[in-house]
Amino acid sequence: MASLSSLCSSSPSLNPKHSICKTTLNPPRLKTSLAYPARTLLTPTRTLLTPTRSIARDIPADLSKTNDNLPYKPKQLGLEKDPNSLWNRYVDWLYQHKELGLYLDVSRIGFTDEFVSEMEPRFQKAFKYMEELEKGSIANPDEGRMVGHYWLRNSSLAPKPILKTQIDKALDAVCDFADQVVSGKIKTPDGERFTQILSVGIGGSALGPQFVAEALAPDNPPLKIRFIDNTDPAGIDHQIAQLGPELASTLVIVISKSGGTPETRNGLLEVQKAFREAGLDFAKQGVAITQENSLLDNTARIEGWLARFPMFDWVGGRTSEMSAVGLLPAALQGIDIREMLAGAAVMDEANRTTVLRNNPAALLALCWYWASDGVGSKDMVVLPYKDSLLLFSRYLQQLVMESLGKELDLDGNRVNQGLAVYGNKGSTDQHAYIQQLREGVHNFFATFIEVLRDRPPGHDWELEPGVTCGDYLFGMLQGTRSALYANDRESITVTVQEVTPRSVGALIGLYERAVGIYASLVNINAYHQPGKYCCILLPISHLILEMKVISVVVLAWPCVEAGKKAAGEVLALQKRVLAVLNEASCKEPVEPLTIEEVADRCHAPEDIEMIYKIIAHMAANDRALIAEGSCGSPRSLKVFLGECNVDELYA
Ligand SMILES: O=P(O)(O)OC[C@H]1O[C@H](O)[C@H](O)[C@@H](O)[C@@H]1O
Repeated sequence: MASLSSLCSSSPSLNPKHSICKTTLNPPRLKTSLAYPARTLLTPTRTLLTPTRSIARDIPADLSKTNDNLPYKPKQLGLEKDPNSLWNRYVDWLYQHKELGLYLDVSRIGFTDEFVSEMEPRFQKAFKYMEELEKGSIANPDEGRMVGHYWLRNSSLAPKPILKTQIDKALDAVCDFADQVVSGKIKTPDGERFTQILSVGIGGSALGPQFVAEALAPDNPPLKIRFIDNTDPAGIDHQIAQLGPELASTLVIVISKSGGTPETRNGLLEVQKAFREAGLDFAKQGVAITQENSLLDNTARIEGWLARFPMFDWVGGRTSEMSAVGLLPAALQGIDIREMLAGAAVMDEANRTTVLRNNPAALLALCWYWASDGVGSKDMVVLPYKDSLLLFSRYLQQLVMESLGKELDLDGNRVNQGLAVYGNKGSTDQHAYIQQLREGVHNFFATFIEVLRDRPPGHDWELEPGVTCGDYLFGMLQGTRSALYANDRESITVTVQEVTPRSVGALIGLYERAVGIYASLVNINAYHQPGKYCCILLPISHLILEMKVISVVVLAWPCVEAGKKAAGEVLALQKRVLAVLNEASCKEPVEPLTIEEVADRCHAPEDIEMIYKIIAHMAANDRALIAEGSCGSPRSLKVFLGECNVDELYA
């Protein structure tokens, strides 16, 4: 097993011998004589020769109001089908990053030269915007903060020396801690090695680590990772049960930028309970990654957890993979995190050019704009043809949709922007929804992620004469790309040589920048989260009791989106329902109440449906609540509590 110092080394791992040209220009792959793949592969070739067909691309009327200045896009457009012209387009537009071994093919997106010219001023504005962002502009005005995820992989870019010091210090601390855990210098309270990681976090505090673990963790990592990323009790129980006796050698990493996200707090409380029940001291196995002085940070400090790592306020959750959030779990799994950082840094550098054609992130943004009319009229289907990249689409879902899904543009116009992202992996998805992509409603464009290296060198074999398993995967990708295009479905192809820390870092860097540029093209802010702070008063007492924190910042509870606010309101209503039921159940004799009566006594007749649902949920979960009648006929129900809580009555 490699030591952590070597894991954190920065030597490039790409093999220059793995040339894309060899593979892509190798026509014999398609000349298979096998009936099954031959059918799949030959169909598109036939279809490619069909005459060009025009398809309507009407921009919805109501959107034209907010997009008066959209560059001209022909309403009637047929995608180029002539093989020679297509080949020329492919060669003309192919982007290659030699050092990263990364290619971007935008030839199957139908933008015209006129369109590109008209977009040019917008791109120059976007490049300027990104430059200012990297220099430390207040890119998130709602929170009055800078947006500095680019500095994480090149700390010398940080606009102030103190920031550079903080970044370098945090990275050293991550490497050092991971090194000590992996080498066994830091041990469990029983003096054993840590064998497992339980990561507790949600959203940006989970998706990056999940993606990277799936993509890069070795088959036998020094520590295996599992995730609690929800407040689903059964899901939490499952993770804890799977750990079994290994809970004693589990490092629990609690990740939350704000340090107050309810799902994460609940996960923590559940894990702490499991530790208590197993007679284990949680603090000696707990690690917090959060902003300084957050609720979580204070809890970890007061309780003396094993370690704490900073999250910087200028790093957003959805762009935090290259901070301690992503780096610590990765390093503990034996992933070379400095290589990840190097890959992202090299990609960032490539994305700084102001020449559109040479800027891969800008090319992606151009394609997104063209394909979705700059208004999100088409969804982005992400299809990595590599199992280990399965979670890339999920990761991108948050990065893209949280960044671009905005109601207002920068001038305050209501634009309801966004770009929907979904996808799993090829060729698996060909056996699920690709039927619709090819023939059904035309509401998407695709992004293929291709990995040239099928297996580590020396491990391949031919399962049929001249054909490997990886040739099939390759054929499925190319066949699907051609088949979609033949039906006027546009696609982008991103190609990497191998799935390595460097290429994964580069992919993350590529999409982070594409999102920033696209946001500028459509005049929205990718980095804020309007309505992030709203108040949830409900869990105060619970919080104080459970987290042993004396004063809490509950008035600034980050509710992040309306769903969380609504959840708080539901829980508050549940408390009122319980109080009303308790009062009725303490009477002699007990007074069963109809749902209407409960709603009236809660002074919330308008919430009667929610009250019914609260009661049905509690009844299904052994909550000392007795319901007579049938839940299927809500009006027939009469409810009371199995026991009277006198203390509660006079509280
Ligand atoms: O890291 P946390 O503060 O716990 O936030 C976790 C997640 O919460 C919300 O859902 C935000 O929309 C995400 O951007 C964030 O990543």
